[in-house]
Amino acid sequence: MTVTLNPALDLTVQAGGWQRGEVNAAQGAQQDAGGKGVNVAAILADWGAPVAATGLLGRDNAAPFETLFRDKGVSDEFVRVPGATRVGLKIVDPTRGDTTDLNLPGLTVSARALAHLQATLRSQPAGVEVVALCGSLPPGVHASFYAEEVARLREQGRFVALDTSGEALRAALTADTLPQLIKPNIHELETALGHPLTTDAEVLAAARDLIRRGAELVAVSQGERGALLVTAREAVFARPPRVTVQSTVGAGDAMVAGLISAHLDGLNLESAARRATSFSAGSITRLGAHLPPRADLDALAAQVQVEPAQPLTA
Ligand SMILES: Nc1ncnc2c1ncn2[C@@H]1O[C@H](COP(=O)(O)OP(=O)(O)OP(=O)(O)O)[C@@H](O)[C@H]1O
Ligand SMILES: O=P(O)(O)OC[C@@]1(O)O[C@H](CO)[C@@H](O)[C@@H]1O
Repeated sequence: MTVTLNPALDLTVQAGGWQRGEVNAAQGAQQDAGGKGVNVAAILADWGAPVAATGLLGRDNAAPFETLFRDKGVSDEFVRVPGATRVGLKIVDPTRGDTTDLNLPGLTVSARALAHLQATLRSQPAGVEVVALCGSLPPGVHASFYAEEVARLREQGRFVALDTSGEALRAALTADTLPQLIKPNIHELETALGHPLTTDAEVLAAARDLIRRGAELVAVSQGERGALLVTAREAVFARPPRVTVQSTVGAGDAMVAGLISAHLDGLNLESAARRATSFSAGSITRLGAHLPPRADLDALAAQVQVEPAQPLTA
């Protein structure tokens, strides 16, 4: 089950060579139901994993989300709230090969809606093995929300994955009970720890510290460069193959989905790194959260370079 308190309708605008502060021509636009946990659920569903998605969804523009869930076979357990889910503006410049995100804060959450969501989370059947807590917290939700839910979910015996940022990440990383899987990008990790991570050795040390404190797998993604994956016994760096990028939005979500499916399949770290990186690289070749066909993913996975990150000293 994935949890998204702050979903977004992503409006991707293709604007080659666009300039800040100027009048720019755009070549095309596409709207996709998104938000981190929505994307993770969509990718897992494409892979064939049974998945439910919950969170808070604005009643006024729920239709594109409902269509996505229906099309992919994701079980829709979102709590409907008054108002419209935020729009996320993603400006893609194919000439520079970059993506610019403008993310709005989202709907202010009432105590009632939050209580409804927490009741949904608490009443999941035992068969829900993995719970992925994904994305920013909307206004009205305390930064300690994830930290508290992680402890409750782990007490229930769930495997908990966390992909968030800012104060919510800082609170979750300083709590007594850490999620089993943590996937920050390097900037999110630096901000949460409150200091820069300038060398690979520093990133590895930071990840190992989280492992020592109770995480089982820490994946620090670093965009085009790849990702460092660390467990108690191993650390590898996974470099993606070169692909034709449509939009990098959701690359991290695809990685989370890949790591979850690898966990469910009991893959070793190298195979998990290959699968997760193939999901990320494959998903950025299309707009929205979609996986390419299995044969393309297998080809991508075979091209991922996985190297030991450092000698296995603690
Ligand atoms: N340009 C790229 N080419 C190939 N692979 C990429 C590229 N950008 C990202 N990736 C892959 O996706 C993974 C996750 O990317 P990134 O670190 O940007 O995640 P993120 O910041 O969490 O993304 P988002 O928040 O948009 O989901 C990387 O580790 C890498 O394997
Ligand atoms: O505000 P958050 O939750 O940090 O990020 C939201 C968001 O950028 O994340 C997804 C990509 O990862 C997009 O679908 C969505 O717009």
